[in-house]
Amino acid sequence: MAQSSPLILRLAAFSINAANRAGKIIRDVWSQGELGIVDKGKNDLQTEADRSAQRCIIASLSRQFPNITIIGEEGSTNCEVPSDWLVTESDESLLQLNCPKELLSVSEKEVVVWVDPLDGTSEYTQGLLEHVTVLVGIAVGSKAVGGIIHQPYYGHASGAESLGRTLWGIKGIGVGGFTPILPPANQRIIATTRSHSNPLAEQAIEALKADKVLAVGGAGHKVMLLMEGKAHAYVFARGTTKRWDTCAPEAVLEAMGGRLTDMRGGQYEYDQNTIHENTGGVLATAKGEDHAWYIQNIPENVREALK
Ligand SMILES: Nc1ncnc2c1ncn2[C@@H]1O[C@H](COP(=O)(O)O)[C@@H](O)[C@H]1OP(=O)(O)O
Ligand SMILES: [Mg+2]
Ligand SMILES: [Mg+2]
Ligand SMILES: [Mg+2]
Repeated sequence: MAQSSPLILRLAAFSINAANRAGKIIRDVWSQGELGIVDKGKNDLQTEADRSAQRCIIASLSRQFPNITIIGEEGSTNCEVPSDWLVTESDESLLQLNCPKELLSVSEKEVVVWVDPLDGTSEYTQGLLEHVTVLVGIAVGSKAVGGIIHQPYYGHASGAESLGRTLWGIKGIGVGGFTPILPPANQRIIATTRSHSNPLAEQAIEALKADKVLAVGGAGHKVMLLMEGKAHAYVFARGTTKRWDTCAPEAVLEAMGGRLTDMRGGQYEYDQNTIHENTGGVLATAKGEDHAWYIQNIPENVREALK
């Protein structure tokens, strides 16, 4: 790895390969057919794929970057992993990018990496494989600055021979791995949960009078819909996502001009001492300038409930 590249670029370049490796583990667990499902709470599933993908990512990242803080959804994990899960190479194409001045001299101690090894677990267990993503979010101080979103089953529905793709974004640099498309003007398409709704979350969606509501799984997947012009906003008026669900999606979306905040427009903090729950819900827009409209049109009782 080019040691001369700034840490943020080396970390993003390495995380792309780590997320790709985790995606292969997710496909392998699925095709072997033993999902090993555990319910961690209420409708809060974990499978062997979540556990193994997290071990792969954390073991690989912590060997390469021993002084960064890594927080993964599936708790502290045993870092002894099969040798073929250990990633050692990076996606070299990122190392040549121009790093913005404010990120040039970031040190490992300032970095927190938020890992969601498998986002969309509920959908994964039901075979809705295109809703699944692997999320690696990079925070400096309290800000989400970089994100990797790997979609292990991209191409599955169209019968593609080789599955998977990896999207990345770094604030101040831009995005890669896909072609950003703005959603159609004069329409309002809203993406929301398909497996974790409640009456308040439904009330928020109804109040926004969408032309179309897409109820799909995964925070990573919904933000991808915004980035590819398939939805204008992602609205989830419930405090049950966590920082690892939003760190990578926020960074990638904002690197291309979108926004992701709580339902009142407040930015989440991603430093190592922050709480994990996104208690204020999730509001993301493909065009950041639309954000204020959504905040204004979300009923006051919904915004109050999510303080
Ligand atoms: N009530 C909940 N319990 C557990 N996880 C949740 C809950 N609500 C949201 N999440 C997490 O946020 C993601 C986005 O929510 P949704 O898919 O409902 O829109 C889910 O895929 C899940 O992440 P994960 O699958 O990584 O556990
Ligand atoms: Mg989970
Ligand atoms: Mg998740
Ligand atoms: Mg997860």
